[in-house]
Amino acid sequence: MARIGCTHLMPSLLSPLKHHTSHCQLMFGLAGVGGTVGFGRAKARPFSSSRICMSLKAGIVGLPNVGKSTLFNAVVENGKAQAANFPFCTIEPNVGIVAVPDPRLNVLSDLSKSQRAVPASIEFVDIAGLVKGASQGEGLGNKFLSHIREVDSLLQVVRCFEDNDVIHVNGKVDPRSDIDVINLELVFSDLDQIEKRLDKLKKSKGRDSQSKVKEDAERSALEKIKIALLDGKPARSVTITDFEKEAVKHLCLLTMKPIIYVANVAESEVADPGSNPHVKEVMGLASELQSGLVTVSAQVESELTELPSEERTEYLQSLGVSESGLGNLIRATYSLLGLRTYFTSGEKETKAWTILAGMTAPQAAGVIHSDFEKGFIRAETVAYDDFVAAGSLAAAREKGVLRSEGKEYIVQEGDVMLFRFNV
Ligand SMILES: Nc1ncnc2c1ncn2[C@@H]1O[C@H](COP(=O)(O)OP(=O)(O)OP(=O)(O)O)[C@@H](O)[C@H]1O
Ligand SMILES: [Mg+2]
Repeated sequence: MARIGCTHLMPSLLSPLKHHTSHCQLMFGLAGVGGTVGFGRAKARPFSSSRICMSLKAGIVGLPNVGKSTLFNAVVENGKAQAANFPFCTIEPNVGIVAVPDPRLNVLSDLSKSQRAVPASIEFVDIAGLVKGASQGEGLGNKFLSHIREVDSLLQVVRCFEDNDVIHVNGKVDPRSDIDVINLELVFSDLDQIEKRLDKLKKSKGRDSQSKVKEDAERSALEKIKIALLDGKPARSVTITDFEKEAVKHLCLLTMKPIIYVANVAESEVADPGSNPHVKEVMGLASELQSGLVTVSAQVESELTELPSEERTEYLQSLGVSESGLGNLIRATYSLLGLRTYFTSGEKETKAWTILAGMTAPQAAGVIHSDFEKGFIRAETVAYDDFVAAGSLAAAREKGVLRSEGKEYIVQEGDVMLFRFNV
């Protein structure tokens, strides 16, 4: 797809790249949940078909043979991506749905004596390895980049384990260089997109004054982003207005996507990853770039999934840790995607629903069913902590902590909700 015409930019990129990424808040609030059921005839449906689905994809990227598919198979239950010790093992992306672990779900489910508890989920995509020159067609090149364009956030697997038997495409384990290679290719690809788009905009006359205003905003944003990219900085580091952001959204710029670095360590380092100098280096880079960092051993995690549950604890203990690192990784990704959870909780089920930060009560109701949004009357809402302290919805109502919220209400993380609507 994207052909690259950025070779003239090379000299300015010879200096070491400075990475500046946007803030990726990795605070996984274990705060409140809410939950109740909707009244009416509409049946609940899984949110996979809802309009927010587009924002739920996290792409696993990195150099070839660094452990992407191994990690994917560990994260995705029944993941069947081929993982083997040779570069470019993965060509077509593997896609899998992953449940987001959330201890609040079971607390609510127990209180409500629910028959089942249904967690929120996100989608992981295991993408082919990227090498230097990919933006100009090296390796799987442009095809790989088009797969990245389709995801909403990136998990970059960075090899931190030493193992002479596992081929490293550049001959040695060097996280800084690996991170630079990937960033540079993404930067090149974005520059190519931007050049083409600016050319088009130059010729465009704008159909009416409204589209002219939009095109002007797009042009001004792209000019600013281009300057940052030429300096080796990602698009997400550039300050642009919300209107400009909206105007460039259609380009799906790769360096606009938030990123978490996943330091992949050896089995022997799981208990104390900080002692590995490569991990220290990635830690430094991640904090410099204000992006997330998760340390995990893809190998260990993938072996854990093969074991019966009683043997898992034993294996983890033998490594000197108490739990798998995947929960952290999944929650970090969820948070990075800007997602929030609200709950419904009743006898039939307690369920975690995924919404985007800032969604109103009717929009949140629409994630369950579009009828809930269309016929929205009000939402009875209680914060998770208040629900737990009261013990039930009825008790929360008696205590006066159950609020009746209208159409303008912005749903908060952990709200437990009961929607009233007309159909
Ligand atoms: N933490 C680790 N410690 C030791 N070996 C590992 C670790 N993680 C992955 N490996 C090994 O690295 C090799 C490559 O793994 P994998 O196929 O998952 O890489 P990949 O990034 O998906 O590669 P490709 O880009 O070619 O698809 C495998 O042999 C795997 O067992
Ligand atoms: Mg692979």
